Amino acid sequence: MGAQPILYSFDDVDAVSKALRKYVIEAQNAAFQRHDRFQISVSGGSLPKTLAQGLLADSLGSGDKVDFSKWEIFFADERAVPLDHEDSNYKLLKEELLDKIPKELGTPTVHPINLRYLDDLQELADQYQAEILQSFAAKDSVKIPVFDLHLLGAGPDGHTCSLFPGHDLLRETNAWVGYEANSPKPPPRRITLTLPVLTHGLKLAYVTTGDGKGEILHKIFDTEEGKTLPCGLVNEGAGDRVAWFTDTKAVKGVQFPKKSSL
Ligand SMILES: O=C1O[C@H](COP(=O)(O)O)[C@@H](O)[C@H](O)[C@H]1O
Repeated sequence: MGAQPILYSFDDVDAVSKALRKYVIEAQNAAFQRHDRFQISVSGGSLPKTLAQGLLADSLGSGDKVDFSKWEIFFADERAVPLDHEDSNYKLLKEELLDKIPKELGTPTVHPINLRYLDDLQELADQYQAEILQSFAAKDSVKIPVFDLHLLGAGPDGHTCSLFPGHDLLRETNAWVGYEANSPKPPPRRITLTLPVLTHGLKLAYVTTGDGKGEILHKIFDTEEGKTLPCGLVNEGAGDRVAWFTDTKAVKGVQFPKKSSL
């Protein structure tokens, strides 16, 4: 058996957001030491709200500082819609976090999709890959971008980003960004980071809270079938580089060992 993911369980969403803040700041500081910037991907769904709650909280002291000026934010997945559309992950992150960042914490560099290619999913994905390449190109030879952190969510069917159970895109081994034309969850047209990019991340954090995530978390952590789901494949591929931030409601029925502090 390979290295296992870490499953954190906290009392409530408030405690999850505090722990997530600590974890993200540690990842940020390690990235600043390494290359003076913090290259991350962020998902949509329920994640941005809890993330914002953690990151916008008052600082607890000198080691607990978010410096957004050196953050480069990519989207772990995005829907092929305009940036002001209600389904846009960019819009969600903007409203939950970006618009609320106080000036003194700096301004992150954010990489939205290129709207010119909304009608051509392959081109939309290729252009987003080119955008990633440009950012990572300073490093010698970029075979695959190694993000400092991927911030992820898990859908009730075990999907992550826009990688859905049983879809061909799960078998992608070359492209960094793929497209999904038939997402079972609306809207149908999306682009997404692929599994190899996710599993090469230095750190990966899942944020899943509430009763509604109970069944899928049990499946992912306690069953063989769960290992074949997109979230299970990320766990398998990235092992102990993956940390799951959950509340007690979400892991009530999970047998896998849990930790209650970082
Ligand atoms: O469609 C999506 O769903 C997943 C999971 O969302 P959640 O609301 O169940 O947390 C999300 O991570 C992804 O970015 C989004 O496009």
